[in-house]
Amino acid sequence: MNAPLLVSPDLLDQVADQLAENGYCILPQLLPLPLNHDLYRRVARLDDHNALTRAGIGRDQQFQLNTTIRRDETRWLSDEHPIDQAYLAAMSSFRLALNERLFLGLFDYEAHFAHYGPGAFYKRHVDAFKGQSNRILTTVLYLNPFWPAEAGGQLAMYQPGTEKIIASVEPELGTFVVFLSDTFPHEVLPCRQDRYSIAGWFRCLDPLQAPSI
Ligand SMILES: O=C(O)CCC(=O)C(=O)O
Ligand SMILES: [Fe+2]
Repeated sequence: MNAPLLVSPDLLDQVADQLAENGYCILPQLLPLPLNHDLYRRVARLDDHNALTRAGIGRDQQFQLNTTIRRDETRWLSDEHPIDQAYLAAMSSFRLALNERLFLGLFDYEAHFAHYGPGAFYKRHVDAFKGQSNRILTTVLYLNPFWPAEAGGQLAMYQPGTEKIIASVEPELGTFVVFLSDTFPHEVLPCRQDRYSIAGWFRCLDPLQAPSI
């Protein structure tokens, strides 16, 4: 069964064009508003129930906690939960739409809820190293219904290899960012209030086969 198409073909064309041209795309709104609200309530409840855990760096044996680099708490989305399922289904059709338009060979998607408490940040980093990771595209969906400018917590994206900030994104409910995981250094500036989001990665099967666009 095909997942419901929550994103219009026009918007998908726009995302594909911007990815092909710039390697990133920032949209004020991607998904229907009720789904954004459901996801916000879901992550806020997980946080209330202390169901998020301190994020580290690296996977499996290489995993380490390093609170000087990142201070967020995360939890993988679950195939079993209807709200998580709705988001994963939307990302699945988004993945297929991008494959059709850009021949990216994106194979699957992994995503976690993230909570940055007051004072939390994630220092400048890239999400993947060329040829070493199967993470091709990073996505972030922001889930904060109320985000005043003085709350900080922007996502700063850098021009590769420079200190130049090419985008500063307020983490407001519904805003969606997608970019090439191995290309753009980025950072989460310290925030002054609870900041919720879903960070996700579209992956290919074999990092050596990673496409370049
Ligand atoms: O929340 C954000 O704005 C970005 C998070 C991030 O860079 C990551 O989880 O790798
Ligand atoms: Fe990142």
